[in-house]
Amino acid sequence: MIAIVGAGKMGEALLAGFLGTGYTPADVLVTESRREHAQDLWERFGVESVDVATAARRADTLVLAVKPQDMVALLNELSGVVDSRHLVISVAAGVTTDVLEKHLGGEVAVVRAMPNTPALRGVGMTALAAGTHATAEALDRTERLLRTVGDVVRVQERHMDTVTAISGSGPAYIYFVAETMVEAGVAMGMPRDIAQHLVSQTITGAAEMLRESGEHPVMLREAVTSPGGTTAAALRELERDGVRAAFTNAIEAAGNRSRQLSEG
Ligand SMILES: NC(=O)C1=CN([C@@H]2O[C@H](COP(=O)(O)OP(=O)(O)OC[C@H]3O[C@@H](n4cnc5c(N)ncnc54)[C@H](OP(=O)(O)O)[C@@H]3O)[C@@H](O)[C@H]2O)C=CC1
Ligand SMILES: O=C(O)[C@@H]1CCC=N1
Repeated sequence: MIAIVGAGKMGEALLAGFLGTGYTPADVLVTESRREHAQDLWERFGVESVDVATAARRADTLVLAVKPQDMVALLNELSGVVDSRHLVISVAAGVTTDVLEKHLGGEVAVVRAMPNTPALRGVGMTALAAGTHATAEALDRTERLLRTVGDVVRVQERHMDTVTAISGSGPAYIYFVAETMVEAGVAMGMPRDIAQHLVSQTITGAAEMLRESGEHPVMLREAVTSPGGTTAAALRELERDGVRAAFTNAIEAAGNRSRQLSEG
């Protein structure tokens, strides 16, 4: 039995992903203290909401999806309730396995994971790093669980802040680009629904080519850029306006914020 502790945006994306890919509502519990949201989750997914102690009693796998700022309080609540029979998977940005282990106490198997919201559609990207008490079997179990909602890579924990900045936050950057493209189309006189269709299929197609070809993106970009053409005109503006530097700074800021969150 799996319990998702914290049924916010990410918790719910994982819940929907698990239920869409083989798990049944009987396999999953959520801890949701807001009555209305618990009722809503019951109506939409058929999953039961319980308190944290009940979740720990009934589930052997706990997926902690509360905000980093709420994590220590939750760990203290779980301390003494979870033990070496449990697998605790935290998806919180910045919260290290050291912090998770310290507050849980004992020899609990802990895995730090960084998924992203496309898990909702089974196309998520998750990176994993194991704590000191997580056996190879615990890590395999975590990987099997998260593979149901997308791709999984294992990384050294020192890379987790970078993972968070790239694939954890990444969907938001793509939506930002998508939003900009749609609104530019609208500003140029196109109906919004057609602009959105053009943009979403273009992003899907470009992503598919990037994934399938394994080529460096610069090669794929060059194939679009006809000499003296429209793409060259657009890219010149992006370079002139410092978009590359702004993007790099943005990703570094996300990584720095993740590191900052680990300081509490
Ligand atoms: N959103 C994303 O794309 C990603 C998020 N994450 C991580 O997932 C975590 C959640 O983020 P996100 O879903 O965006 O945030 P949300 O605020 O949407 O979700 C957090 C949820 O946890 C609930 N909660 C807080 N404390 C407890 C508790 N003690 N017991 C049970 N539930 C509790 C909150 O309830 P209430 O609102 O009532 O306080 C809320 O529903 C964060 O740690 C974030 O770093 C990781 C990868 C991607
Ligand atoms: O914005 C955040 O802090 C979380 C972590 C990665 C994506 N969302």
